[in-house]
Amino acid sequence: MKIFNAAQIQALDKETVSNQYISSFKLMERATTKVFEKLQTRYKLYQTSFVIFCGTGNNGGDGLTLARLLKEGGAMVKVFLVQTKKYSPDNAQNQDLLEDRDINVEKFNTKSKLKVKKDDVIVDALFGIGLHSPLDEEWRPIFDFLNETPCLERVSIDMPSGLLADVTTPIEAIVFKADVVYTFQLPKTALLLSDAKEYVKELEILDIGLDLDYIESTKSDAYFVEQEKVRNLVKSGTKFSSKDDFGRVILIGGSKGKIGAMTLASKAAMNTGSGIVTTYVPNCGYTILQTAIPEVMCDTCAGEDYIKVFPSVEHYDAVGVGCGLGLHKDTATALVTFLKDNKDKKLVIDADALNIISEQKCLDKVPVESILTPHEKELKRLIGEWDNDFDKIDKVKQLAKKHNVIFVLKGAHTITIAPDETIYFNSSGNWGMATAGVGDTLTGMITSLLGQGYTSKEAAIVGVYLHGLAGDIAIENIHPHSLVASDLGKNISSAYNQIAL
Ligand SMILES: NC(=O)C1=CN([C@@H]2O[C@H](COP(=O)(O)OP(=O)(O)OC[C@H]3O[C@@H](n4cnc5c(N)ncnc54)[C@H](OP(=O)(O)O)[C@@H]3O)[C@@H](O)[C@H]2O)[C@@H](O)CC1
Ligand SMILES: Nc1ncnc2c1ncn2[C@@H]1O[C@H](COP(=O)(O)OP(=O)(O)O)[C@@H](O)[C@H]1O
Ligand SMILES: [K+]
Repeated sequence: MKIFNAAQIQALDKETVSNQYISSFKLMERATTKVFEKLQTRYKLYQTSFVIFCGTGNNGGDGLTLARLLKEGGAMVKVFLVQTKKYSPDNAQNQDLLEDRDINVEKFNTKSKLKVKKDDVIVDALFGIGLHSPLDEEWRPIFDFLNETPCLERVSIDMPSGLLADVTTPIEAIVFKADVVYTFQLPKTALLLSDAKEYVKELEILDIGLDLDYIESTKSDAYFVEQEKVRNLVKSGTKFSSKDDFGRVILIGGSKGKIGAMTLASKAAMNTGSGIVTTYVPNCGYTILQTAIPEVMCDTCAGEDYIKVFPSVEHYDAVGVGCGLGLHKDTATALVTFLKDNKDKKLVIDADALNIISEQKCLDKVPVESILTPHEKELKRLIGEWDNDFDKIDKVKQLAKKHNVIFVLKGAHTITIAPDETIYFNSSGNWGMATAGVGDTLTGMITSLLGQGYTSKEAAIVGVYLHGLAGDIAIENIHPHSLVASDLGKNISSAYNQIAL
């Protein structure tokens, strides 16, 4: 799914109205009906009261439409509407339709006293993608009230009001803090970034039937990766496949006390489909690995507790480096030599291998088309501080292009950034995955896919999605708090099955 900026979505809105021969009023009704249907399953309408805060534009129009639909659905509804001289036409028309419906509509301004009861659901329909700049300070008392007053839940239509869709919103800006955001048709970049974590606790994208031809023909360099995209990329075996067809990979890492990271990565590589997995660890890891995973071959180096020498990787289809590697200076020296000696080998680089590359300032030695998988702290060591998430993405885009490598920025919506400046936000995964070892599993999976012949970009996109999906399947039976990295490995098979459906 493409990600559009606000201007492109507004153009899409117009194209839809023109191509589908419907009025913008009808489109608003169609969009809001989708929100209504979601609320209908989230709450028992006849037992719930909604206080809907409506702005002056079409986001406010959605709120007014929703008020009507909720009332018809049996809910108690109260509307606060921003006082102005000029409302958008669809907003005005929906105000008219609320007359004689027994719905209390109260106009308010930024100085008004608002009222919400503790069991009300607050619906925020103040500003959507029409917001052109951060909200003025005069709005602060209203938003402080909306964000702090006790209530059942906070729901935003399209955008949490105050959040700009495709450029950064300053940290101190005034923004509604939604428990759930129902956004229309396509995700907006700001909704996917961790800078918005206070404003978007849950996100749902509602298909409102906007013009598919226009979406198809409009250029975008940002994508939201969903099952369909991954289904088209996943390779399958054939009747006569042999293990050589599924790649021979080697994972290099481990140090005393961190052999588990290599166990997780190697198991994940096997479960992702590699023909042959070799694990290269210091001596102390040998028995552990051979006992833990009979399917994996284990090779060791002269070092007892940490790696002193890297192996030859000439005969491998893909190489994963870094899980549990440690930061010993001999390991660091060996890694730098390894990078120099293997300029033509695409690598998957994670964890301490990334930290060593930061320390040694040798990003320029990383072979082209390698995949680097930093979490936030590893990325900071690599590129320094950034001002905000948009700035972070820009900086990483430039690095990806300069060094011709792929970055996988791990997080809630893991972001894959390719050297051609395309960006892929992942849609799968859950907070249960924020636990040690889950990143090692990802490294094993991406290395496996690279070894199976996927391009670096494909291996990153598919690996990240499959990994998140395995996590989503795991929490069908395990509470997110109890999810551990091994649970992911166990569910890679189910993730493949689900993608194939
Ligand atoms: N995409 C689709 O297909 C569909 C989209 N739909 C809905 O339309 C929404 C977009 O509607 P929209 O364009 O009318 O803009 P909206 O967000 O209501 O805000 C406009 C108002 O805010 C004001 N304003 C702006 N910035 C401000 C600021 N900093 N401080 C103060 N005021 C500011 C602005 O004032 P002005 O710019 O005129 O000065 C204007 O009055 C979209 O999010 C979705 O909910 C669905 O109905 C149907 C399908
Ligand atoms: N809130 C979240 N939602 C979805 N995925 C998450 C969330 N938090 C963490 N993850 C995923 O879990 C993994 C954690 O990796 P990492 O931080 O490297 O862990 P470790 O180094 O301990 O293995 C990443 O793939 C990340 O995207
Ligand atoms: K809103």
